[in-house]
Amino acid sequence: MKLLVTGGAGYIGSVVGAQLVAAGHEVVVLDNLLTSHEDGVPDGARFVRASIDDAADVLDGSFDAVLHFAARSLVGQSVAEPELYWWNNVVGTLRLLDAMRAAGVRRLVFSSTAATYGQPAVSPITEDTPAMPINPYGQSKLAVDHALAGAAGAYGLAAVSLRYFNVGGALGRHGERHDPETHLIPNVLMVPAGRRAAVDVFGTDYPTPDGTAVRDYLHVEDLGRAHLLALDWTGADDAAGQHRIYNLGSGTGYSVREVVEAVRRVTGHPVPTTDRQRRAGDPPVLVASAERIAADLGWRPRHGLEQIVEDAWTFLQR
Ligand SMILES: NC(=O)c1ccc[n+]([C@@H]2O[C@H](COP(=O)([O-])OP(=O)(O)OC[C@H]3O[C@@H](n4cnc5c(N)ncnc54)[C@H](O)[C@@H]3O)[C@@H](O)[C@H]2O)c1
Ligand SMILES: O=c1ccn([C@@H]2O[C@H](COP(=O)(O)OP(=O)(O)O[C@H]3O[C@H](CO)[C@H](O)[C@H](O)[C@H]3O)[C@@H](O)[C@H]2O)c(=O)[nH]1
Repeated sequence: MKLLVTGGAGYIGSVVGAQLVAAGHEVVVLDNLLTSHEDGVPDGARFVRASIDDAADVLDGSFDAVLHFAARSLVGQSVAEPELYWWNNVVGTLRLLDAMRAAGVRRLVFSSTAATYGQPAVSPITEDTPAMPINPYGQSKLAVDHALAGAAGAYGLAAVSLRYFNVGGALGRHGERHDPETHLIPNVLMVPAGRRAAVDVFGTDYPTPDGTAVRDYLHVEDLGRAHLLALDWTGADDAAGQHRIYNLGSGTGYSVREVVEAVRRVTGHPVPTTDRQRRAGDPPVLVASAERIAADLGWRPRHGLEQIVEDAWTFLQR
């Protein structure tokens, strides 16, 4: 297939882009390099440096589907500067959807997020758990999920929102290298890498066993496989006019302190920590039930936390 991959120079988009090229697809990356580097574009893909706001300049009827990763995705920034998230994630995506409709491209896989659920009272979280986001990042992604449901019903779009929990790990030369880096695993690894003396632990008074926040970590390679399955589904006979939502997670939660411990085990290096206040917009616990995608598409994660940390460590040392 000929595929438009928005955000394909970024962390997750570059991994999935590489998997799509390896699977034999023709990949065009659309990315404005807002939070990434041109050398992240996967080998074998064509690169167009532009915003999703201008997707209409790129998309034409020769494309079969779009995989939409491009977004701003920092919870703390979204609390401090919410309008950035409405303009980029919501308005930008509406422009992308307009361009798809004009070009007659009717298949979409979208990067949604666990942040759409907010602070749910239940764990693990299923797709039927009410989505009540507690920060503008999650709100912007939920708004797009609703827009996709509407476009599916109205225009025959076949769309999948994949609600990622916390993504980690690397695939070959593609991994996380944000500046500034806010994600836990790469930040902890900065200590054994000799780039920081200690890692901050944001919040030690959460209602969790060790007081630190619990998250469900998923290997980016497993995440990528889910995209290929979702993309296949959008081509099914009955997919046109449907919007599906699937959680992507492992079903297991780890606290911040447990992640730090995993980094100590994998690297064999001491990792001093500094206790800090909670970060604005962070819920205490987010753990996925990914039973729906297992039942519908046969997807199951293959890698655990140890492998995620190992692969992120290998990547950082490259
Ligand atoms: N990393 C995670 O744990 C996680 C979890 C849940 C959801 N997500 C979602 O997955 C997607 C990818 O996340 P990531 O971690 O790879 O982030 P990233 O910042 O590495 O990648 C995002 C990419 O989108 C590009 N981009 C942003 N705005 C753009 C625009 N207007 N036009 C064109 N390109 C634009 C950036 O330059 C970057 O290359 C995002 O939609 C994010 O919300 C990520
Ligand atoms: O240096 C750090 C970095 C993070 N944390 C803590 O570690 C946990 C995980 O934080 P991350 O920044 O790694 O991930 P988030 O859970 O904030 O967010 C990620 O997962 C969300 C869904 O679960 C969203 O989709 C979002 O895009 C993505 O960044 C949080 O409690 C955070 O406060 C620290 O203690 N120290």
